[in-house]
Amino acid sequence: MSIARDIRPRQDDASLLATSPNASFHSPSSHSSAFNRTVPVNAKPLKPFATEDIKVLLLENVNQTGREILSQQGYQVEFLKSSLPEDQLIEKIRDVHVIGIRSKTKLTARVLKEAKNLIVIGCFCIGTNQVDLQYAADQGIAVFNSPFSNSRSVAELVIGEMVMLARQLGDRSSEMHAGTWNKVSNGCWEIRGKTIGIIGYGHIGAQLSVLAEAMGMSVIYYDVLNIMSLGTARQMKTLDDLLAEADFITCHVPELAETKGMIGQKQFEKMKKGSYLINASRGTVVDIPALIDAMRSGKVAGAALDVYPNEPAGNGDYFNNDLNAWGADLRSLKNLILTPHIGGSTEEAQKAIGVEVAQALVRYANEGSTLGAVNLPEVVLRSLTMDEPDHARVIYIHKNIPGVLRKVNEIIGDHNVDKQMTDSRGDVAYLMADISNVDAATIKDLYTSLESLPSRIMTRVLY
Ligand SMILES: NC(=O)C1=CN([C@@H]2O[C@H](COP(=O)(O)OP(=O)(O)OC[C@H]3O[C@@H](n4cnc5c(N)ncnc54)[C@H](O)[C@@H]3O)[C@@H](O)[C@H]2O)C=CC1
Ligand SMILES: O=C(O)CCC(=O)C(=O)O
Repeated sequence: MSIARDIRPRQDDASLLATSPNASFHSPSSHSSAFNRTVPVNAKPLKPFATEDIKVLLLENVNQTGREILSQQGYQVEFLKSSLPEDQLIEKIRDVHVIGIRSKTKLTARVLKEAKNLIVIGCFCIGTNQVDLQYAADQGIAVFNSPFSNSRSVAELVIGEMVMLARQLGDRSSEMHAGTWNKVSNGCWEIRGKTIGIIGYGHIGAQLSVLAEAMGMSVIYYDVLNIMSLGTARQMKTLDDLLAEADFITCHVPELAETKGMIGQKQFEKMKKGSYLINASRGTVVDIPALIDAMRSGKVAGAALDVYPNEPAGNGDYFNNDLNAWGADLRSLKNLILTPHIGGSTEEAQKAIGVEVAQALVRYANEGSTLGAVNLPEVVLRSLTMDEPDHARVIYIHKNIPGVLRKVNEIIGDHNVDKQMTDSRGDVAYLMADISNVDAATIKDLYTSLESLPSRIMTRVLY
């Protein structure tokens, strides 16, 4: 009995609808109870047939946990420590079925247009602003991330930074490194009894709220959504209300058109004199020249930045004016902590992200499950079992236009459709159907017929 499967057959290679490899299957264990409920003990391992044909490109030093999960599937995994410039990225992405990135690699429409074999993108981080999600969806390319594996790491960093800024620890440490003993208490504070203003009360903001309260701080927050307050935290009606009341202001919003330059000259004017600003969200959220002015004028007593409008692709002495025009001005400021986008860079977070995203990639490549996808509707079917050897799973990603299901059901309706699920998100719909009693010729027919429909975005048949 053959238990293996397919990948989306490459445009140029119909022979991929071939036989099974012998690679062993490593059943993904998901964090999601919804997914766990769908995996029976005798689940039939659906997987792309010829797993050794699946090419994976991992950039930006994705954690070893993730690399291992993908390699154990038998996939061909290429691993690079840094990101790639666009022209090199385009060369590499042409060939791969799966790509794993972190926050630096820009998967724009221009890059994705060249990715003819790509079925799925894994963002081994929280943010997905570096990917053109809509373009990817329009091409039938699923995108997964890790929505909260590094939230605690970021929240802890911010707590540490508030203490560092309030005590001017960065400056004292630099002075000591230069041989200067400078024992001062002027302008140094406890954080107990101070007010933290959290902008964006999502996974990180809420986690930070709990930690800050435990440190004896009052917590206020501003969010576009009406969100339940944790502990004694209070939601502010407007951003200005928050700015006027907070001693420490910290940003935890995603990169969006609405959050670009969200903290600029006008907002600095609204802040209390001697307040502190922390940004560990995205570099576009804070207008850095305006921050430089606010620090020079003494309005802002200290700041910590982890993210920047332009960040280099890899490690090295790149943080200069060529990268960001104000680099030298920024570096000259006192009581300013600069870190190289390390908010989520802890062993705990990176290991957890590696596992979570790699498992999502395997589940998608092998079983078609979109659970947790950020740009496609979530569709999951319970796994096929070993008692269902002659079944195939049809995945049809299509334009969300009237009449498609009728056409699809005309094709698959002659067969025994055991189960079927479909959902849409915007202009794109995702259909999965398990069909019993099919042979190789039928599978090929199904594939060819679905591919010929004008609504088609991508067809895959797993068996
Ligand atoms: N420095 C680092 O290494 C890391 C940075 N990040 C960044 O932090 C961001 C936030 O992460 P999470 O808390 O996990 O995201 P989240 O999605 O859980 O929360 C974001 C919150 O911001 C709110 N929001 C969106 N637009 C807003 C606006 N205009 N004004 C006020 N609130 C708004 C949302 O309603 C949501 O509650 C990520 O998008 C990512 O860019 C995340 C992890 C690590
Ligand atoms: O660790 C990284 O590379 C990126 C962290 C981050 O900014 C995120 O998770 O959104």
